[in-house]
Amino acid sequence: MSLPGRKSAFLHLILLCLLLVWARAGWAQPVQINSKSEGYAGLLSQVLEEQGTPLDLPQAMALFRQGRGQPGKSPILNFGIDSPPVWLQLELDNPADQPVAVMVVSGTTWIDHLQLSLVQADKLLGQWQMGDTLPGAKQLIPGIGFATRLLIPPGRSELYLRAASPDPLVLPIEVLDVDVFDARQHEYRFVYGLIYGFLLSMIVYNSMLYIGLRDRSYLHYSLYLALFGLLNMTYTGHGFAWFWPDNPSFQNHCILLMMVMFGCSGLAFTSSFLSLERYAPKSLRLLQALCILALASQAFSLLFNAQAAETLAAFVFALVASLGMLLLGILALKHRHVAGHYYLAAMFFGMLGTLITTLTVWGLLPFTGWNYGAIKIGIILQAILLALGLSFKVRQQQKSRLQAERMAERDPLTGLHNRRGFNEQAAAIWSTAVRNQRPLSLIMLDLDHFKTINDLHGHATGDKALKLTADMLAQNCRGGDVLGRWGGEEFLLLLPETGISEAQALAERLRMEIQTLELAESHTKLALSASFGVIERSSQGQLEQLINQADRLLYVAKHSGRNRVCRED
Ligand SMILES: Nc1nc2c(ncn2[C@@H]2O[C@H](COP(=O)(O)OP(=O)(O)OP(=O)(O)O)[C@@H](O)[C@H]2O)c(=O)[nH]1
Repeated sequence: MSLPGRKSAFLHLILLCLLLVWARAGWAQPVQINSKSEGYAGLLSQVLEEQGTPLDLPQAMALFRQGRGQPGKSPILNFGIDSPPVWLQLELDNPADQPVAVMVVSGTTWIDHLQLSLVQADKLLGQWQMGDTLPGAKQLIPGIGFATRLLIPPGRSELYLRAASPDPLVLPIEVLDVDVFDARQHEYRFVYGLIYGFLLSMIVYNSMLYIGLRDRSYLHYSLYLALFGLLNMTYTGHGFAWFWPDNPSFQNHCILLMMVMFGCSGLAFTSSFLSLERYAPKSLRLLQALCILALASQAFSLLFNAQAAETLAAFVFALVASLGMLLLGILALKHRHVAGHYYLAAMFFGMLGTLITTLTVWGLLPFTGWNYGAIKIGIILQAILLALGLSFKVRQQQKSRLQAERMAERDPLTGLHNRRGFNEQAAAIWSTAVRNQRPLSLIMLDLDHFKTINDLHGHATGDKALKLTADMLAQNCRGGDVLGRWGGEEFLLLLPETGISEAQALAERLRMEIQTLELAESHTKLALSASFGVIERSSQGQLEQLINQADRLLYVAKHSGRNRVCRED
């Protein structure tokens, strides 16, 4: 063969290959009807968009015959928000000599109008009307979509589907074996049972916590989960199929309304969890304005029957609300909010899930099971993290309350009990001693001429001397003794199981120790001394009286020359 001849043969070969590729793309394969029938059939479909005037079945069939249909571009076809009505054509091939029963899933639960027609040899074998504008929720399988049971005749036949909706037009068309469909329905029931059960238990748990703790975060969180449950029920079709099948106009709008309410409740929870009222009042006002705007736009679109605008507003708000929650989480972390890291991680998962599902339904991401279900996974992870975050917040609050209570009972300079703390501790010891008729003594001591210490060495040195004295007293106490700072330079020691002689001996020892105290860093000799009043509990009387008597004895010690112990004889 000459070179030009070879060249032309080669060109013919390439042309033939291109023709084959084109033919394969242009003529979709028929769906094989057998016991293994499953899988999304978008790629096997021919697609035709209505341009202006609506088409009836014969007109659409004629256009498909003229090759005006385009091959489907993805397994699940998604035409986005406010798409013109769409026709799909699907060829079926039943190799058996008997009709075979199949389930045809044609559209998601929110599609307004669906018309499915089965045709063989140009003869209409049956036609079914579905959609969420028709009462009765006919052929609606919650969680799956609109599904029709068909008897496919032997040989070649065609399915024609017309779908129209201003909502996201998602057509996960499938021709399924009846058993495969039943198994999937069981699986979906089980999964949704788990999801609703989980949500319900979290709602009840958080409501209980709100009743018990009166922290508004728990109430807002319960509301947020309840609205997520409701949103889920509306768009999966559970609500329409179970609760309001005869109210299609409500079904038609409630998904969008729930999306907005869910976003608002998320923002309300964010504001109470992060205490925006206190820390970021401007952000709070911005969120409130955003929620009012979103609700008003829903009401406005509803009033003027502008469903496409209603849909767009709801989707934009869902995105803005989830991004806003994430941003506030980052801000909270920056400002070291107690449970900010839990909140941020939770919001990240919730937002990511919401974002993926919103973009999927909108038509901007491929419609796969994982993408479509991302919101559920995100919200479940979010719920777990927020439950942890809320309990962490409560733990932190309890900790700071306990610390505040402890501070209220302690003297900040010496760390000893103050009057309140001393009285509280002493009351229990006192009543035990009274009940068991046990000895109990009290020592009251007061540093001598403390004013002179302050005047000579300064107030700061005076403080150090008080701390030094307190530490020395604490070191000389037994485990059950109660030690407190009663006033400026006055201390009290309550000694259970101690008679007057032992108490006096201890007071003497303490008196000697005080005289040896010196400031470690400067080795300043402070020339400290103290006077003591010591008394034992009598069979009558109260703790308060005992303290007054010790005070009186201390007064006697002061007036007898100071630096001495005076006891009741
Ligand atoms: N540095 C310091 N001084 C204190 C503190 N609390 C009380 N004081 C001082 O303790 C002194 C007590 O003075 P006075 O009540 O006149 O008694 P005193 O000088 O110790 O004399 P006598 O008790 O009569 O021996 C005052 O100068 C108070 O300012 C304190 O927390 N730190």
